[in-house]
Amino acid sequence: MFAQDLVLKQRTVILHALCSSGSAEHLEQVLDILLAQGELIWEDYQNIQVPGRALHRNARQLLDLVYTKGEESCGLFLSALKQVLPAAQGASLSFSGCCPNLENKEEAQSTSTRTLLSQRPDLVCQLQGCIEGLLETLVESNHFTSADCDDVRLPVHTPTQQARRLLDLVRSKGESAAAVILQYIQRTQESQESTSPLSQNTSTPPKEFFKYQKKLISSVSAQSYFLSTYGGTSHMSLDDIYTEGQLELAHDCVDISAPLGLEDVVGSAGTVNEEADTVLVSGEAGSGKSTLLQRLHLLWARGAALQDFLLLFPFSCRRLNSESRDMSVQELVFQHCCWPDREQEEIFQFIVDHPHLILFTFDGLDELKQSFSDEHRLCCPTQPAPVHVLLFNLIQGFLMKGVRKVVTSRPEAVAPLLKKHLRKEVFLKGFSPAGIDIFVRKHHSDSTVAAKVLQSLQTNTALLGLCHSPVLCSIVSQCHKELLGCGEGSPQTITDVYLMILQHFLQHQSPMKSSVGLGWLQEHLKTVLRMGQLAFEGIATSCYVFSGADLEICCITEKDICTGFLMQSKDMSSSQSIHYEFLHVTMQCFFAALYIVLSTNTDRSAILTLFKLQQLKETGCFGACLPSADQQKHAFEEDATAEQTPNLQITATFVSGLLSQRHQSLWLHCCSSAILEKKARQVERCLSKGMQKHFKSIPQPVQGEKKSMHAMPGFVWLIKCIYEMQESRIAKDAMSKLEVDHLKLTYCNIGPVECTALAYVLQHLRNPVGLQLDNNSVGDVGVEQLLPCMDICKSLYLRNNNITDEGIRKLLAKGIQCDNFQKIALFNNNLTDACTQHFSHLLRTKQDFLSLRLGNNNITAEGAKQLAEGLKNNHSLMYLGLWGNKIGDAGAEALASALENSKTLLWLSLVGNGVGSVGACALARVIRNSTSLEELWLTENCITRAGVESLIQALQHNTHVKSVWLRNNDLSAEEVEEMTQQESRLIF
Ligand SMILES: Nc1ncnc2c1ncn2[C@@H]1O[C@H](COP(=O)(O)OP(=O)(O)OP(=O)(O)O)[C@@H](O)[C@H]1O
Repeated sequence: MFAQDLVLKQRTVILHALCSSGSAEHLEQVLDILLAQGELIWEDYQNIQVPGRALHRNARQLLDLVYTKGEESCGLFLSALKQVLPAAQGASLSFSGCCPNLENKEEAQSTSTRTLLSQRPDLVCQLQGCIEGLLETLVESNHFTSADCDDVRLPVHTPTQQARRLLDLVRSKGESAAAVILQYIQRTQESQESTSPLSQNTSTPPKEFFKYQKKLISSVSAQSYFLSTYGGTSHMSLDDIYTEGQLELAHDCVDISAPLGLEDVVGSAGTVNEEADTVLVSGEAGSGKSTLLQRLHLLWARGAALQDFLLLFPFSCRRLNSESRDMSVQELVFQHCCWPDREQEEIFQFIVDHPHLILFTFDGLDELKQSFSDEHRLCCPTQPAPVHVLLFNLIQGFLMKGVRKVVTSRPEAVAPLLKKHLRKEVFLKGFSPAGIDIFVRKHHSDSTVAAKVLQSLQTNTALLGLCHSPVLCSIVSQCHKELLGCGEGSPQTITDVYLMILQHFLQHQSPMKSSVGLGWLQEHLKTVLRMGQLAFEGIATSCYVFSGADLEICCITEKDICTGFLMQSKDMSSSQSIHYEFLHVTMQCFFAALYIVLSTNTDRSAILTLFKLQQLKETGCFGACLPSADQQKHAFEEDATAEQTPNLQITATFVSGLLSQRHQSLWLHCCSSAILEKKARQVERCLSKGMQKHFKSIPQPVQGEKKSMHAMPGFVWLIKCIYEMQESRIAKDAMSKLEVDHLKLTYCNIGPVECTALAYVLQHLRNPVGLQLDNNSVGDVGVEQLLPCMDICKSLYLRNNNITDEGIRKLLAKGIQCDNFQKIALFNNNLTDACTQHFSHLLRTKQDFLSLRLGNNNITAEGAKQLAEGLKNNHSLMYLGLWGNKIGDAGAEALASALENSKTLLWLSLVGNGVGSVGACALARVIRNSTSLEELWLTENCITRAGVESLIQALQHNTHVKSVWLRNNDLSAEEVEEMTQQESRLIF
């Protein structure tokens, strides 16, 4: 067929391919190429790219234009389209054979303006990293005004759009402006070459090295350009949608106060073992680990990050699973990442000789079928071994010592054995509240829609909590129509969100006959069951990549694939046949759960074994396992290792949610309600038994101590399952038997979602508890989620949880009304003076409040004065901790005035507050007058002799005080000696 005919006949398909992602990037790239070839002239371009006009209309304008220009134009257009679209999409357009050679039609002219045009596609890529520098240069050379710069920098522009806008403006400024750009780029390239890691290198790389590097860069760049899991059938460029996630170092690091950036993942911050080469990025399902790696890959390929590494080799553990042959590291690198066309031996030797210039990334260690072990040692990079043995030896540094490796994994799946080989560990904690905002705005080019979505999230904080998980945030954004249309019944649980996307995709399949009410599921039941079977069998055997044969076994049809839940696997080696994966592994878990709930093929024990497996995990044994058919059962027995258990847990959570009473009406015509009832009761029993088991494991308290329970990892999961069921009867039943005084959930990855579930369940406790949530990621949204269980909290420990003044405002507004609430500890959060008025109000209002600890925040003298106002009228507080703030002498003065007549205060800590001798003299009044104080902590406060002397004098009038801590103040050794003699209660 001729190209012109094709453009006409496939018009709809082409339009869909260009516009379905909602991003203008594809269209703009095609325009770049046609401009560079001289096929479009500047006026054509301006007629097509009309600012503010809908993307579809711009695309139609282009199609009309190339069609009227004729056969050659259409050929060039189709060829450009093929270059721009991802391989799979390009192939589906089937227009091979009608694309002419891509040669510039116009005679090359040597003017700079012409060069800018002919190299436009490359320049758009190159300029992204240096827009700011270029703008400065153009302003300095008087080619650009500040208004021009603002125009380029407009926040609505993506980085590629900024580059294009800059090129467009330069064109309008004439030849000398274009020359400035070209000189700038040349200078940048020269300076990059001179600072390149290679220039500091000893041996020269083989001749073919740079060709190989170029090939690798282009392949990594192509692989990472699109976020292909996005929206199933459509693609979105990573540039358009990437939003920074929250990164935290696993080990507290004193030199890092600013938030971690992407490059810090590989950088030196937080290094705990200089000798180790492996960095672990851990994060929950859907927290964005793969996307983070993808971003790093893209930035490296573009020359915008990690430029100390000459070669970057990305590996996916999911794909390594399918490698059954033994192979050497050399084969692994070349066959799985990029094949050198010549001089393979020399290139590999260069890699081996220069390990510090090489970076390996391994995504999804949790998906590898084998658990980490250090049994088989291997040192030779050319010696063949099973792939997992290579991987474990690479991680430990026995193989390719010095090559930096970044590995991602779910936290539950990280074997303790592996931890000792880590250079450092970084946690990826999903989106911050600001991140959610940015993501939603990036997702919706229409700002009114974005605003509506964000507003609806503000009115449903449970859903807002879920959106901290990027995968859920992306689903919620994608289903905005369903979300905005569902009024009261808006989603509360993870299952609700996945049901929303199920409905969204299925109804988009047949929009015309879209069933009203609940019939949509019944209409697509067969598809759901077929996909469910594939998912279920995959989860049972840790299989996440499916061949055409796997699909056939489950009778999956073309139409099923078109629903958008399955996508073609990205694969570096093009020789393999097409494989499929679910959009995201959590989606596979959801389909597996649908299958367990709806299929009549799973036997009665499927649910029991799914839940029992979790309990086996708790006790550390993985024996008998899951589903109905013998073959599946066998698979589970073989493969139910700790690494795959997180996905079984997620599946079980979905099963709980799907069997909740609220969703029973959905299944009405799909399944017998008696069977569903039975399954729901089974889940209930499993959850109840699981809880009992936990409670039984609580040791009896030693005499005089409170009964305390430290939650085991499965506790949070059980609570989340109960929350998914949304039946307070079940929550009540589970909690009625728990008798503890203190519930400890430190370092348990508790974020807003877990807080919602905790509060839902804990509010049913019979007796008040202390709730210790130190070192989690509760944040302000999590704090808000905890409010329903505040009535049952005697004390709340929230150390190191990213809480700000706003969270405190909401927490205390509720806390004041709660009779049981008496203690709070908030060290290491982001609190400032703005929160102290709320504490002041709490102290004034609650005359039974006992303990307030606000250490290591940003409270100054102003905040201390506010607190003092509350303390003046309080007659109950026993413990006040403000260490590591900045209250200074004025703050100490204010607190001393408020506390000097206290009859309850036992313990006061002002460590590290710069109170000085003036502050110490003021605090001496508290010692002199208080009838209750026992311990005063004034370590690290720049106190001199004068200050200590006034404390000594005050102590002469007080027999209650047991110790005054004065370490690390401004005193000489002789002074310390002398004063210890005078007063033995001073501790230096
Ligand atoms: N930084 C980000 N910016 C924009 N979207 C993101 C980001 N991170 C994740 N997403 C969205 O969330 C989805 C899931 O993310 P991703 O696959 O990276 O998570 P993961 O932590 O690797 O999950 P798993 O452990 O289950 O493999 C992505 O497909 C994307 O839609």
